[in-house]
Amino acid sequence: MAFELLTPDEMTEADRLTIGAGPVDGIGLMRRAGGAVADLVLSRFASAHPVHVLCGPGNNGGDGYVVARLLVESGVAVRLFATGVPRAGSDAALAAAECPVAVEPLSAFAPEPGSLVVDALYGAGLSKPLAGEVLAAVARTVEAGVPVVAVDLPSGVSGATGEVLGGAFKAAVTVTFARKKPGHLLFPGRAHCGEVIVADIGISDATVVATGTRCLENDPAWWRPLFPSPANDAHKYSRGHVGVFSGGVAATGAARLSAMAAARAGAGAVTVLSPGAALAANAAHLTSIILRRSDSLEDAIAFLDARKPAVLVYGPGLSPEPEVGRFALGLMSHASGRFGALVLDADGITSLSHQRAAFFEAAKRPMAPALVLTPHHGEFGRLFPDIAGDPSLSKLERARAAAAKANAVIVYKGPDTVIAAPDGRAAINSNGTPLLATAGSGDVLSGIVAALVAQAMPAFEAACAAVWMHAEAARRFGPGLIAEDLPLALREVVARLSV
Ligand SMILES: NC(=O)C1=CN([C@@H]2O[C@H](COP(=O)(O)OP(=O)(O)OC[C@H]3O[C@@H](n4cnc5c(N)ncnc54)[C@H](O)[C@@H]3O)[C@@H](O)[C@H]2O)[C@@H](O)CC1
Ligand SMILES: Nc1ncnc2c1ncn2[C@@H]1O[C@H](COP(=O)(O)OP(=O)(O)O)[C@@H](O)[C@H]1O
Ligand SMILES: [K+]
Repeated sequence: MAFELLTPDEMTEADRLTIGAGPVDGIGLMRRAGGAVADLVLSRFASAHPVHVLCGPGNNGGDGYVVARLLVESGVAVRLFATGVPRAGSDAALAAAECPVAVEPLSAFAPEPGSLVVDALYGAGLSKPLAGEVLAAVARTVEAGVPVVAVDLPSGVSGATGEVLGGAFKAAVTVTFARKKPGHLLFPGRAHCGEVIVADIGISDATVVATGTRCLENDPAWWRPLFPSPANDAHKYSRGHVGVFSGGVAATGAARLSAMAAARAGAGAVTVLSPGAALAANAAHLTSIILRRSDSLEDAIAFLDARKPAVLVYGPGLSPEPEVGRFALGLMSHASGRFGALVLDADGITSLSHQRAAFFEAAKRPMAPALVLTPHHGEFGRLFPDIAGDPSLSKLERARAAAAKANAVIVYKGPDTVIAAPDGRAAINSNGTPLLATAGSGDVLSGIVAALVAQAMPAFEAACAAVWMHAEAARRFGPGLIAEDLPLALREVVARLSV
């Protein structure tokens, strides 16, 4: 499986293990890395003239010296600009010694029309914000509008967090090695990477696993074997029954979006649980979705006992008031054992910020339902203010910390949605589209998650699948998308996953 993501520390470990196992040594890895970048330049930017290779003092710069040498050997006009000098005896020093191109100071670098910049200043070793002549080189490159090929990462982008430190190149293509890094997928770094190409430099799959990484790029390839398909003898309830709580009379649409998405994502039966005052509003809009009155926890428990839904969705269209959170706590304690999983979204999350300690305690009880929380940035900050307020944490680390704290699968939404499980597994989604930035699309996502869990897909994989399907549906529908379009657009996505 090639979907693991390696932090810079894990990549260093992979490097160490590979060199330790032999036969390839450090300079061997560097030659392969530089070779992959040179190949890319020759195949994609054959007419670039000249190529300006910018080299830093570490191994990223070492890769750059290899690129410069190989391009010259291929007859390309190359100029090389360096900041700092490779440490004596290092692989980078060896690569520099093998490079026949004269070294000019970075301060002399000025992009020319028709040229290409190869950015080999800093990669995994970025340790502080770009400044001085490096930042000036970034500015000159942007101003000239010349294309950039980044080696490993655009200099200035943190491979671990996706943060931009001081400033960063905007690459047309980034060539990285062995596996992508979180910083290629997390914003704002992702916006600086352009197309990301992963080059094989001889680090084996087993070595990647041995680094202990537990983070994957979200992709059907690894969760599809768990994607549900109905048994031939299925009946509607055995295919998975989802209950969705509706808001009051003026806020019923969100629950219906969630319910319709759950049905399209394969739940055999979906019930909307509506306050009496909103029954008529819901009834006017529901056909195949079952409608049931529910004004209290007792009503909800009576539904659970009578209809035995597998999963409940609680939050879309409710209100942020404390009593909404208390109801969720009631479901988790008084109704525990009566249903399998609870998907908390929107106000179901915000309302619990009034009783955080009780929620975290309830979530850890042995009989608690499996939990999936789908916060956007604002909701995340309300329920997990300490985690959200810790500037040292990346979005990936925040999602993981929240998952551990709430004993829940966390779907931390956004253009770079992170899915994290309480056991430390995590995934970063990469097929997102801004078409999803439309009111109600989050409600749809909660329904897809619920449907997949109701069909017995494990919660982490179900959340990953739902996030991917949601974006895929939006992409297939295209511009003009509103949330109402998403459930039907799921049909094709489900069909393709089901073959
Ligand atoms: N780990 C691996 O398996 C491989 C790594 N390779 C390359 O090695 C790179 C990592 O090399 P290093 O660990 O030497 O790290 P880098 O070359 O990214 O940077 C390290 C050097 O830059 C300095 N530095 C960092 N940020 C700075 C800033 N903002 N301003 C000024 N100086 C700064 C550091 O003090 C250090 O001297 C990777 O990105 C990749 O390009 C490749 O050669 C292939 C194999
Ligand atoms: N720019 C974007 N790129 C990709 N996905 C996005 C973007 N903006 C929003 N989304 C996705 O759209 C959905 C919006 O959910 P949410 O904020 O809860 O909206 P609502 O409350 O209106 O339903 C989430 O799944 C989020 O990940
Ligand atoms: K770089």
